[in-house]
Amino acid sequence: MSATSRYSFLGPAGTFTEAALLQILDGDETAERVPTTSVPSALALVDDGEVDAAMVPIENSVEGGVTATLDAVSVAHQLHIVAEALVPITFVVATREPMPLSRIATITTHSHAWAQVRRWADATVPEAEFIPAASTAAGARGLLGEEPAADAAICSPLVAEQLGLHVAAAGVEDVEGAVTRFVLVRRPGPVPEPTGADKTTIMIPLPEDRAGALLELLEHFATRGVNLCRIESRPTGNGLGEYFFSIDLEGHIREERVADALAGVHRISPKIRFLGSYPRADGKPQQVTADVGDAAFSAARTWIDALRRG
Ligand SMILES: O=C(O)C(=O)Cc1ccccc1
Repeated sequence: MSATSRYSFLGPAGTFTEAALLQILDGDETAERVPTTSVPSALALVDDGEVDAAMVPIENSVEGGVTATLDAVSVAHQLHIVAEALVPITFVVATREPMPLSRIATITTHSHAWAQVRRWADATVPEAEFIPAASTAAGARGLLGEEPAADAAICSPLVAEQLGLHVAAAGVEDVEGAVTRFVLVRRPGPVPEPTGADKTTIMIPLPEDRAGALLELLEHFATRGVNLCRIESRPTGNGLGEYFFSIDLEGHIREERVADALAGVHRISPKIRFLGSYPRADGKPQQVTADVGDAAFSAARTWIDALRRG
């Protein structure tokens, strides 16, 4: 990693977000982890220069985009993504003392976690009341102390173990194999070097009153062999009917086909925003055919330059 040394994340210790951060830090003992009580406060620390980067959840394989984060990173904060991490999500039901599931009247956890165990909860503890917590780890800690916030918490197996909680049920997630994608964001600066297995994230306001605008945008990517791996439309917040597209594509801004596609889109939507090029967490290398490789672009430019010189 770079010289970055302070990282904010949704805390306290033991959240899935911290697991994502530890993955990226890859054993770097010098890095300082700064827990916050919310995603907006983790991002604010980056804005203020208190930390070098923040780790935030961005996409869930079951529910799709974590829209609040997407909007915050791109609209409110103007940050760039420099890395991503994929964290497999599994939940346990933790209680302070062993107790039958039928006696659980209140359950606390983060809203994302609750959304991912609803079917289990409806089937097993249908009467239990959900008490929102700032994070899964904060919810688990809420069971301790003089006045426990709830009878049970939904959290990671690791947090339950670290806090010495009793595991009343394990593997309660509704969809087995769910993964959450997290991104590390920082103030705009040098773009990480291309690795051959990169992603680029952009936002494109859809040009208004232009028939076929979306098709036109997509054609810029298709004709340069640029594969899109996520596309979501989000309201701009400026009024009904105004949207931008949030897109992840395969490739790096330093690759000619990506730069050329983005330049093409810029001509029809000049407010396009670049949110970063960074290595893919799954390391899946790009499949680029020769006609859209850097060498083909360079040969084409040499040819044009020669023609212009006459
Ligand atoms: O609360 C946490 O542990 C988080 O990091 C947020 C979250 C919660 C559930 C799934 C993915 C991320």
